Amino acid sequence: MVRRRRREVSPEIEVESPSSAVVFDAELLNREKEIPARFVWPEDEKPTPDADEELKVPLIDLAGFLSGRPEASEDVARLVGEACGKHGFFQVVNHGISPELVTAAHRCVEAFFSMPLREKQRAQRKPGESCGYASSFTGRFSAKLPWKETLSFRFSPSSSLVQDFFVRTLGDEFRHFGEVYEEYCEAMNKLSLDIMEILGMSLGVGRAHFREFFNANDSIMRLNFYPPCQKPELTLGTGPHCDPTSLTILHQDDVGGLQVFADGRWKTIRPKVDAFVVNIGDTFMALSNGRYRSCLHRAVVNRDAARKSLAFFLCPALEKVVAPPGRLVGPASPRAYPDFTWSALLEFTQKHYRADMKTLDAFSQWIQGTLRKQEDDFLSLALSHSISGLQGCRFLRGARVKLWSFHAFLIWQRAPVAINGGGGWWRRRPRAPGEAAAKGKDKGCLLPHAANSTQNSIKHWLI
Ligand SMILES: C=C1C[C@]23C[C@H]1CC[C@H]2[C@]1(C)CCC[C@@](C)(C(=O)O)[C@H]1[C@@H]3C(=O)O
Ligand SMILES: O=C(O)CCC(=O)C(=O)O
Ligand SMILES: [Fe+2]
Repeated sequence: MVRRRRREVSPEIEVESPSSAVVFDAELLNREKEIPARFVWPEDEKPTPDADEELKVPLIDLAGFLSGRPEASEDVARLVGEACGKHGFFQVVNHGISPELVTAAHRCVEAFFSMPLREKQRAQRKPGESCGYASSFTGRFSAKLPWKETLSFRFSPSSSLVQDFFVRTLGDEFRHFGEVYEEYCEAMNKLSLDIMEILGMSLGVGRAHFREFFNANDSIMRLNFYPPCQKPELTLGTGPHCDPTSLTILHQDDVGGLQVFADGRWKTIRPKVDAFVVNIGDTFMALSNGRYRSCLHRAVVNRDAARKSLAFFLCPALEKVVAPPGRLVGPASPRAYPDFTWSALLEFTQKHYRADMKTLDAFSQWIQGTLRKQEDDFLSLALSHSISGLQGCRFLRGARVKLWSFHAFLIWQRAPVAINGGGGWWRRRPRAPGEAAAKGKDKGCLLPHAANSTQNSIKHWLI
C-alpha cells in the first residue's frame, strides 16, 4: 500500500508506510553479492577514495578560556572566528568533559545497536518525528538510503527528557542508558553554552548574547551507528548536508569517516579521541546573518569496521524567534534570512524536506509559498465576510464589484497592504525579507510557523 502524501518539497520523501518499507539489516545485506539499489548513491555523490586528504581544522585548547584568563579568551575567539568564517569546523580539547563519560556513552551505543532489530524497533521513530530509532530511514526516503542506524532523542537542560525517553520506549532495564546520556547531554549543554560565549565574542556582540539565547534550549542527541559495508564505494553513511541545527558537537570513534567539503573537494577530519568536532549549523548561520558558514559534510563507511559517532545538536527553544542581533544587520549587511522558529525548521526537515546543503534556502522559499497561499485564503475569507456584510446594502451593490476587483488587484499585486481580520482597515504588512533592509528600515519580518500556519499567524503577520 503506497500512502499518498501531500506534494513534498524533496522528491524522495516518504513514499510508503513504514510497515511496507524495506528493512535495513546490514548483516543480512552484507551476505548479498550486491547492495540494494536504494542504497546506491548517484555518481556525483558517491564517495571518492582520494578524499583521504586531511582537513586541518584548528585545534582549540579551551583550558585558558575555561579558567577565565582574558588573553586566552581573546585568542580562542579569534581562532574560532577564523574557522567559522571559512568552513565552519573546529576541534576543541581540554574541554572539561571526562573521558570516562565519553567511553560510557560509546559503550551504550555498542550495546544498543548490537541488540536484535525487533528490540531496537521498540523505540522506532514515528513518521514526521525527529526522535526514536531509525534503520536507514527505510519508509522515510525512497532513494539514496544512508548506510546507518540512528537513535535520536530530545534534551532540555535540567529536565528528565532523556531518562524518560529510554524508560518509556525501552523499559526500566534501560534506565542506566538514560542516566549515562542524561549526564552526557548536560555536559554537552555546558560546553555548547561556553562555545556560544566564544562565538558571541568573535562576532563582536558580547559573551552573553548567544549564551542567553540558548540558555533554554530544545536540543537533539543523535547516536550514529554505521555497520561495515561490502561496497563502501557505492553508498554513504550520512549524505552530503549542512546541519539545520545551531551547533553540533560530535565525538567520533577511532574508525574515521567524517568528511568536510572544503576548497572544492572532500577532506577527512581524522579522529582524535580527546577532542570534540564542532561545527556551525544553518540556524546559527541565520543568527550570524550569514557571517558564519554552515558547512557541507558527510560520513563515509568502510568494509572492515563498524563506526560510531555521538552528535549533540544544540537547538533553540522551539518557539524562540531566530533573528540576528541588530549589530550584525545594516545597509552593508542586509538580512540574509527571514525570522523563523526552530520548531518550523525542524518540522520542515522531518515532514517536507530531506536536509541537504540548501535546506535554509528551500525553507525560506517554502514558507513564503505557504504564506502566499494562507494570505490568499485569508483575503478571500475576509472579503467574503465584507461582501456578505454589504449584501443588505442595496445602494452599495456597486461597491461589491469594486471590492472583488480590488481583491483581485491585491492578489495580483501582492501589495504590502492587506485587510486585517478585525476592523476592515488597512495596515502595512511587514516587508519581504531583505526589502526593508535595502531601504535601511529593517525591522525584520516574522514569518508564521511554516507547516501549520493558521489564520492566527496570518492575522499576526497582517496586523
Ligand atoms: C534536525 C536534524 C535533522 C537531521 C538530524 C538533525 C541534524 C542533522 C540532520 C541530518 C543528519 C542531515 C542529513 C540528512 C538526515 C536525514 C540524516 O541523514 O540523518 C538529517 C537528520 C534527520 O532529518 O533525521
Ligand atoms: O557521523 C559523522 O561523522 C557525521 C554525522 C553527521 O553529520 C550528522 O549526524 O549530522
Ligand atoms: Fe551533520
